[in-house]
Amino acid sequence: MKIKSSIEGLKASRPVLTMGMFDGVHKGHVSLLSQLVEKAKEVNGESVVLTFWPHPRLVLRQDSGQLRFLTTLEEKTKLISEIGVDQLVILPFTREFAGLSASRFIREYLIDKIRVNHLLVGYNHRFGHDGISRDKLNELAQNYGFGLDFFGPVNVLGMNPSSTAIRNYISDGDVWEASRLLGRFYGLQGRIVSGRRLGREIGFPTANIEMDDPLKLVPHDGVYACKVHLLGKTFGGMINIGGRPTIEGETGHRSLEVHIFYFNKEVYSEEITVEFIKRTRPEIKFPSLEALKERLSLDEREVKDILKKEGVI
Ligand SMILES: Cc1cc2nc3c(=O)[nH]c(=O)nc-3n(C[C@H](O)[C@H](O)[C@H](O)COP(=O)(O)O)c2cc1C
Ligand SMILES: Nc1ncnc2c1ncn2[C@@H]1O[C@H](COP(=O)(O)OP(=O)(O)O)[C@@H](O)[C@H]1O
Repeated sequence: MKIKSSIEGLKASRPVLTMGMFDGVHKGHVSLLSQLVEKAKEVNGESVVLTFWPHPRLVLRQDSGQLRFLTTLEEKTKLISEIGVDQLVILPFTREFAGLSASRFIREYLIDKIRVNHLLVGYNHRFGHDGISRDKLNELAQNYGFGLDFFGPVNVLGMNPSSTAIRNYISDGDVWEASRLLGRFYGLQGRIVSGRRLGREIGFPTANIEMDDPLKLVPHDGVYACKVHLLGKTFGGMINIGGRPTIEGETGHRSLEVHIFYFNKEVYSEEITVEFIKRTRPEIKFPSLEALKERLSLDEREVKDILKKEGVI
């Protein structure tokens, strides 16, 4: 897949185009993008995805610093490429760009620069400063002579996958339900940093994770069964997200730490990826380290059962 950050000099033969933020690249996105790839084959053209960065809601300050995302730009790019899209254009989203009307955007970008052959629009996709109605889009397509299709909504297990619905599930800790709409487990990347070195003492060493992208959504506090990718291999693990009240009292900052099963190596500063499978319990303030240790042994049994069922260990 070719990746560009501008439409200047974009060369695509008979471009079949769609646009959007595609946060999460969930099952709905995947079926839209697969249809794009099919359509491009049909007309012997190239599939082109137009996306924007940073997220419009950040640029337009429509949130209070709380907005988090399901995918980093890197993850999004990889997922879109795996579907077989020919070209990805990541346009810098600016306030000036946001001020463009839909019809000017179509004329200046899609027609003059990209020379779009066919446009595929998600059923609820809004674009342009003023938004645009289906009728108006149909009219512009006829005037300029490009093909136009509307896509979706798709139905996944009786639900309509949306980035917002998936973000809500993850924020609530329901990573299992989120994964059904995503079509894969929700993952986070980071680097292993050192902690208080208490883990080893209680028989459960943990890799403390410092996230690579601070804008990535972190699941609700609690304990989760997870899959771990480290040193080029895959492991099972149990991860805790929270302030570790047993040790830190009420003031602990939120940390992510994973105990990896059947693993015993010094791995400080290594890159690690964690995929969340299922939340097993909330974080608890135990009366002593001994009580925490006992609970961790129970957690280990419960989490290993889940990982066996999922074929991870
Ligand atoms: C699976 C798992 C569950 C945990 N659950 C809790 C918990 O419920 N409450 C708590 O205070 N700390 C919990 N912890 C965090 C431990 O307090 C922490 O791993 C231990 O203190 C080691 O810290 P260190 O990495 O800084 O040495 C949990 C850790 C893991 C790996
Ligand atoms: N099974 C394991 N799971 C996680 N980390 C492990 C494991 N075995 C060894 N380690 C190593 O031990 C370190 C964690 O030990 P711990 O006592 O919890 O110290 P820290 O407080 O620095 O995290 C990890 O960063 C990693 O290098």
